[in-house]
Amino acid sequence: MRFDVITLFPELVESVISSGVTGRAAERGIISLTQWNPRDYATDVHRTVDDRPYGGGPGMVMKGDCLLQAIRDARRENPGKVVYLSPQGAPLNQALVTELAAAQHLILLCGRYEGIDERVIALEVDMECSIGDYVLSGGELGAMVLIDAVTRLLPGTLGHQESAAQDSFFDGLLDCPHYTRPEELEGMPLPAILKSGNHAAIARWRKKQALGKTWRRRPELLQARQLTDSERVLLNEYINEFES
Ligand SMILES: CN(C)c1ccccc1CNc1ccc(C(N)=O)cn1
Repeated sequence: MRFDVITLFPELVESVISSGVTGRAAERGIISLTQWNPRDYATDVHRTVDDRPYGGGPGMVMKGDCLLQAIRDARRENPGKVVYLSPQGAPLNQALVTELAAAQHLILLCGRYEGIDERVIALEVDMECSIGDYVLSGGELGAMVLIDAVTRLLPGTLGHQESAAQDSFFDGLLDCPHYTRPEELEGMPLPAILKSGNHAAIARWRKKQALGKTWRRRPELLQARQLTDSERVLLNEYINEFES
């Protein structure tokens, strides 16, 4: 997948492919990252990319002219959707990440200051996404989150083990607890089931823990995800133990 990012801080976004799983995916050619800096399109001597808001008010707004030129240059090489990272966007959840991973190309638009001229959104933005209900200094961190989450779903990014772990994790539930050596850590024991070697019982225990944790911490996720009969049995077992 080709990512084109429109940003005033390309060095910030670059770091998402400089290490780890996403860095490896870039080395393997599974993803590519091209950056377009609106400041390169500014023609005045001060290379201005922002200006005061019409109607008054604090802060500055990113000017539309440089942004539009950068987006259109990116579109020439990347026919993908233009995704604008903003607090006003659709929540970026695993479902949306999965949908975005099906695209071959994405153009990510990162705002700074108080945002961008609304007419850029009307003219060139296909989708607005938010990584959460909080205000950041720019859209770059959102772009990096999106690149990471989408890249993990692309074939070849995760090895077999890692992708199996990824699959077991989400599927709409919170993760089960994880343990590794030493068996006893600062007097804290290991749940005995995990040393039983009974893989069916271990899988059942893990699913029960995932269901129980989701029930305790994020009950709304359980509403969204219909439980199978066997999951319902497990959750009821957990609740009975939890409340006993
Ligand atoms: C400066 N602001 C507030 C702004 C306003 C409008 C657009 C972009 C920005 C850049 N900041 C962002 C971007 C995304 C998110 C998010 N939740 O995905 C949070 N903040």
